[in-house]
Amino acid sequence: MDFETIPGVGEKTAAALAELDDAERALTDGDVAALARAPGLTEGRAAAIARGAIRRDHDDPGGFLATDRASEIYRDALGLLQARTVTSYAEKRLETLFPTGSKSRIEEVRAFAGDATALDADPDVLAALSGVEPLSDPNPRRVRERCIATTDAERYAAAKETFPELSIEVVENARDIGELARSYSTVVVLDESFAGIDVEGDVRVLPDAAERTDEVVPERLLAFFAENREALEAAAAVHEAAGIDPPCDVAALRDALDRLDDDGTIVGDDELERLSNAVSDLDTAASTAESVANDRLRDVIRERDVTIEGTDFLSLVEQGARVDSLLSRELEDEFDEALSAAREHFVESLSLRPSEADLTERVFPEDPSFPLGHDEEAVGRLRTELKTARDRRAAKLKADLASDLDDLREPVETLVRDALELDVRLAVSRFADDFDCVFPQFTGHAGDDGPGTFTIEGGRSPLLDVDFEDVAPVDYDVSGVTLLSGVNSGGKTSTLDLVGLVVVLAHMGLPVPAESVRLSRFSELHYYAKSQGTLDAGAFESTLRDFAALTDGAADRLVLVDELESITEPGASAKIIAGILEELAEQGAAAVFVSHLAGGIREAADVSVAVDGIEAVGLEDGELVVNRSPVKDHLARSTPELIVEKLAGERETSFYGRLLEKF
Ligand SMILES: Nc1ncnc2c1ncn2[C@@H]1O[C@H](COP(=O)(O)OP(=O)(O)OP(=O)(O)O)[C@@H](O)[C@H]1O
Repeated sequence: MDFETIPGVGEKTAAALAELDDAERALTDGDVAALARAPGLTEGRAAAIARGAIRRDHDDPGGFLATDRASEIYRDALGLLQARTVTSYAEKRLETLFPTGSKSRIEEVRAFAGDATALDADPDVLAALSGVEPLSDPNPRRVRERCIATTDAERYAAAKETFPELSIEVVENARDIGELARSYSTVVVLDESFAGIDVEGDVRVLPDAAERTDEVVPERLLAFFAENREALEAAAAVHEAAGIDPPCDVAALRDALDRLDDDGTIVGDDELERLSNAVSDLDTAASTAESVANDRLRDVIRERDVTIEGTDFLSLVEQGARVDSLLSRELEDEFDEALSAAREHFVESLSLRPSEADLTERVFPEDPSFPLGHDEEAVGRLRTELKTARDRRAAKLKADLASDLDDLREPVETLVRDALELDVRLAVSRFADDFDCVFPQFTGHAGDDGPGTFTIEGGRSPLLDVDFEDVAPVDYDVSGVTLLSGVNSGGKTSTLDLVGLVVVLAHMGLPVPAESVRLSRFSELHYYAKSQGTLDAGAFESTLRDFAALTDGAADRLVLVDELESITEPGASAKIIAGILEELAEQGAAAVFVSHLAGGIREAADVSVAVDGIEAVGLEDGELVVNRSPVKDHLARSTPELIVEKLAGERETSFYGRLLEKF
């Protein structure tokens, strides 16, 4: 695949992606975790690349979120979904869902979300998910007991890359290899020419070592499983709790993991444990055995009366302190017993096998002496023998386990990926459940058969500053260009937010928080939030330029504008808004402009503009009681008008009646 055809991917990123084994699959699946394994890619960047690839595959030019406020609404929607994930993988993966005008992409996500909403979020599954994370490749760990040997400089360089865990040695002849075999437990020779080499030690000629990495460094595979143990166990638990068939034999996986320590070494093998303990306890065992014998001898000697003949005494005196001969003659049996006790203790404490025990005889020599001592050289020889046996045993066990795990290597990728993907789907399902969502119905491409439309029934925005249960359902439908009037705090901005949220979610392919929604497929959402106050001349000019750009766009856009009048004085605002609405109406775009000046704008416009209104149905304890659903073709009375009407009704003075007539 030519990665540079993905928007935003340059030569360097393409090269990083090419290093992945499964970049194509990862791009198709939006597998952010797999993409982030490429050198130098963060998860955020991986999500951006996945979005780029999706855009390319669906001919989506991008730019659906045409304004800051539109992007904010998307971020808020995404936040609601992300808040329902357990894993940080799912959080990032959700970022590959974005609003688009591409029909095929919307349908693709809808199919995915349709499956997702059929799922139930079981608490046991969510608990198990907390331990799942993307699998990671451990850093290479040095393996000291094995080396690679070659005569060839090129092979040397290639082996250095392929086997960072091992020492790579340059050799010239069989003698060099023989020398290496004395220092390493195993020597792997890369040159065919050494086939059949006869040197002492474990020397293997493997010209295709690069294709047999699991055999040459089983530690790599073992380290992978050891390092990912928690994620693997959790992913298996997720499958069990969710009742999903796992892609591998979970019992075999657990059994293999039980044989593995966290540092990638083998555990649970009695023989390996015996040999390892024997190597490390060797010196202590020799000293203790010595003490056992000497304590015995000391006791015996202390309690014994020894009669020395004159000649013996004379030779003792003449020859200095040589008492060995005396010892052997007078205490021969006792010495033999002490020696046997020392050897027995030594063999038993180290659990030595008969073949190994033979060497013990040399550790404690037969010649009588007091105190009895051990032969360091013999201990050294025994140590070498035990170490070799230990390393052989470990190597065999590692190779056996690696060969068992090799079959699981690919399936466990699927095991973990499926668990993580389940988290993504459960987040969508929980979102849909929590906000009583339905899938919207698209009526066609905006602008194809008249201006774009939307019809929302029972829409409830989860972005409001009140608890979701207290959100009043809103019905609203718009076709073409419309002004939305209404009392202060009636819910005009909230209605625009609801429309924005529904449109964004629908174009992401996701369910929307409403009883039913029908809408056109738009290609861009332009949502302008209310300005924070009157703009100075420069800011006003640049805002006007923004809106001027809107007037020569295509018909398939939805434009939402909140109280544009606040940017300048009311008289001028009404004229400007009327001018923009005329242009948008002429293009056939769909638009909702919230304004307190709806009446004035309608009068200033040369085309007929629909005006809807959020109406107060009365005043209760000084508070307006509002019908949150805009009334169609109805200019809502403003808050001041309602207050004046209330005062006029109380008839304290005729001033309010006269004032009311001015509205
Ligand atoms: N559908 C709804 N259900 C419950 N409460 C709502 C709903 N819509 C709006 N509100 C409440 O009314 C408050 C005011 O809403 P909003 O800011 O949308 O009104 P507005 O008409 O835009 O006001 P203004 O004219 O001052 O700009 C919200 O902060 C929210 O608390």
